[in-house]
Amino acid sequence: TRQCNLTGWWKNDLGSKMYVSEVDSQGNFSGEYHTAVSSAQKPIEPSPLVGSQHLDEDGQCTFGFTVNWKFSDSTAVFVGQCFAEKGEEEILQTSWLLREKVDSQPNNWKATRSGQNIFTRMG
Ligand SMILES: O=C(CCCC[C@@H]1SC[C@@H]2NC(=O)N[C@@H]21)Nc1ccc([N+](=O)[O-])cc1
Repeated sequence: TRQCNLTGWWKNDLGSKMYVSEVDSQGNFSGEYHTAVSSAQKPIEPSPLVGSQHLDEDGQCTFGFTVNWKFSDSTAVFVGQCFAEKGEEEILQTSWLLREKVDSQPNNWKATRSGQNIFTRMG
């Protein structure tokens, strides 16, 4: 297996795109997330992401990142693993939690959605 570096452009099964900037020596990175879907009342805008990945010697790196939506009072966190078998395209297998702001604690029960996304490299 090859070392999986997250730097670059990725697209997921929903058509969302994300750019991950360089990953520093501690495995930290930042970038931007262009979601293709939203249940917010405002138009979609690119939103910042920050995260960190393991830089394991075996290359199958686990990572996490947070997206702070600029157009919605909500936050998403993604966790996942990069699979990069020799000769095959890299994919990111992720699970996410999406938390919207609710106006009262009794509504807390309905504030978090979860799901999965698969990302592949663009271009
Ligand atoms: O709509 C939003 C902000 C955009 C979320 C995009 C999600 S992140 C997980 C999944 N993977 C993607 O690529 N895109 C989707 N926030 C929001 C707005 C309203 C409510 N709500 O419950 O009303 C909940 C969340």
